[in-house]
Amino acid sequence: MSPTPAEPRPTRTAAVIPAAGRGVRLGPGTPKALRALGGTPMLIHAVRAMAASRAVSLVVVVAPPDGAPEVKNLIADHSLPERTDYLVVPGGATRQESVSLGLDALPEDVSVVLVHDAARPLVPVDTVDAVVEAVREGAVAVVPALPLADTVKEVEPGAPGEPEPVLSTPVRARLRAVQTPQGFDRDTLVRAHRTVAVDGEGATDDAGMVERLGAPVVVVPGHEEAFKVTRPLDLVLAEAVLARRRANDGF
Ligand SMILES: Nc1ccn([C@@H]2O[C@H](COP(=O)(O)OP(=O)(O)OP(=O)(O)O)[C@@H](O)[C@H]2O)c(=O)n1
Ligand SMILES: C[C@](O)(CO)[C@H](O)COP(=O)(O)O
Repeated sequence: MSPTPAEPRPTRTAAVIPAAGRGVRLGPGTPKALRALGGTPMLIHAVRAMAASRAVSLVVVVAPPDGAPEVKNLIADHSLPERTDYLVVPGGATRQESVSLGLDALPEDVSVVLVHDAARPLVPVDTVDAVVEAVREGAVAVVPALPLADTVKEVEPGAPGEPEPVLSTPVRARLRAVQTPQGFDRDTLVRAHRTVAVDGEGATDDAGMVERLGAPVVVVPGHEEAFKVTRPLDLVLAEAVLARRRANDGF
């Protein structure tokens, strides 16, 4: 008797959007994800960027700890693709904690997870799709990234404003600036979040936690417009990119 064929693995893809940060480097005001970009909260741009991918059927937004009701209202008040489900959960004190809380909210049938910063509101859909495709083709962790324009020095950090001794100059051709969405096999990412102890500055991205598990991480091409809105000048650039897109789209 021939063996019963294995059930195909469910391949539902979800995006977790950590949006619980304060945005200290952007300056005082509303939590960064809720600040306006082209008149619309940055978070809504990020949600739309994920939902623009036909591969993504669920978006989990990790809201500022006391901001979940406000974020739910924002999602209800903005037009978003109806084929996608939206969930909102409260976040934590660190990005890592917020991502873990988002992962806890995923339904069982999700096997591929994207983690995307709300602070990268303008990532193009082609970049999102390229990440999903690489995971679906078998990579357990995929990061979009770009080569660097600047030379990078490793230094011995000193007091602010004081000269810092240079320790080394890494070969620039081997360096990449990493963006989001980062894509993962769900089980691998959950294992990384449950088991990897992170001290000091911690893992500054999710792929770094998967690397600490010893699992392979691969890079696919990122996009200049997937930059992170971190400091005030980034917001000026984001407004300009959005205005150009709107002019090109004729509205
Ligand atoms: N406790 C936290 C801290 C950060 N983030 C999210 O992680 C993403 C990347 O973080 P970053 O750009 O550093 O945002 P902030 O932490 O808000 O910025 P800052 O460090 O300037 O306060 C952002 O979408 C941010 O909302 C989060 O969900 N929970
Ligand atoms: C995840 C990330 O966007 C990849 O570049 C980045 O590491 C987030 O760092 P931040 O310290 O939260 O800005």
